[in-house]
Amino acid sequence: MRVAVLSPDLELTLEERDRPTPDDDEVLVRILSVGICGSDVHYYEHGRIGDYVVDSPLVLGHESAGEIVAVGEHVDESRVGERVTLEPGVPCRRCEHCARGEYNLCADVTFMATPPDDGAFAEYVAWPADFAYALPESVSLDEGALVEPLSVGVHVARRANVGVGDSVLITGCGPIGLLAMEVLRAAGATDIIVSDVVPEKLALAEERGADTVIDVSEENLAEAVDAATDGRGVDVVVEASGAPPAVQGAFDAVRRGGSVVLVGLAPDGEVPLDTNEIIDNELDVFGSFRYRNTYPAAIDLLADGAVDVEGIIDFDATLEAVDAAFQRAQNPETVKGMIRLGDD
Ligand SMILES: NC(=O)C1=CN([C@@H]2O[C@H](COP(=O)(O)OP(=O)(O)OC[C@H]3O[C@@H](n4cnc5c(N)ncnc54)[C@H](O)[C@@H]3O)[C@@H](O)[C@H]2O)C=CC1
Ligand SMILES: CC(=O)[C@H](N)C(=O)O
Repeated sequence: MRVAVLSPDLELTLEERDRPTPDDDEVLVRILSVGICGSDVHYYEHGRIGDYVVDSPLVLGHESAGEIVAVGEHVDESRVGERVTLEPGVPCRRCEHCARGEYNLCADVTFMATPPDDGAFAEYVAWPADFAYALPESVSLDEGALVEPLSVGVHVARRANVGVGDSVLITGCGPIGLLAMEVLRAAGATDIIVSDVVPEKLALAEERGADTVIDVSEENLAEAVDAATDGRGVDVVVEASGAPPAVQGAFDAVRRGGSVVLVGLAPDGEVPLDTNEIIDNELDVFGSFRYRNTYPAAIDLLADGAVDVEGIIDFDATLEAVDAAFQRAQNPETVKGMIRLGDD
């Protein structure tokens, strides 16, 4: 089979590898659609994210969907032919966090496209059967692949318990911010404010239903949120950029007693904060790390038409054109590129 491999000297090329054989509890999936995530692009450009270093060849890609073509001994044969999306992080299933159901916090997780674990820019992937979720006919394979970033939004909504009538600010209109917006609206948020520094992304957010857009390269975030909320601030801020000014600004934009959810990863992980402000205003601050138990809900949201994920796709490309696709994905105006390895 063909796979797209990133070498330690950051060349992204196609290679022939043996098709994997599924273990007893695994399914073999013919991969048909894979999203290019910001983390893939980061590895492609820099060869590392924090302590995760591409020091041996790595197959990128963790937003994937396809069709089951074979199953292991312990998996129901009737699953062959099923269209599935793959949850990319498989935990150890034994530690305290796994036992509590907080498996996204498992320290022993195997996460696709995170060194040393290979990802899904490959024609076939063998994956645990219970981390391969059936897609209804009405959900396309591109949508299936984007269940992954959509799940980040589902986890955010659950962390902050966003509910009917809440006002929210989302800082950052990349895939994570835009898909979180979908989920927050489905959860009942009614006043949605977004911020970014790229006008094209703000225009897309507005097209997708944001009530107020703030270009923070031109406007002051706190002042603009004050103007949009009559000085009250929003109930919930979802920080989805990782930009230090946005992280700091989140605490000025939230109402007293409101919540701030931190999703964006700051470049060096350190942002000075006024902790007295958090205490005085009795703010709830949540970290939100990937997701747990979100795939069924995210698939249902898609099947119900409650969220749109395809509208964030800017382009698609074949596996042969993967390097050009990664170059295009580096454009600040690009939101989401997809690699398609076959037809739905
Ligand atoms: N906590 C988690 O589980 C996860 C965290 N992430 C992180 O979430 C963040 C967002 O991910 P993506 O949407 O894929 O990234 P992205 O890079 O596509 O989007 C970030 C957006 O923030 C905008 N931005 C830059 N400076 C800003 C500012 N001062 N105010 C508002 N917006 C600003 C950028 O123009 C861009 O549109 C990244 O930091 C990523 O590493 C991504 C996936 C999972
Ligand atoms: C940070 C990412 O983009 C990725 N989805 C991950 O959870 O590692």
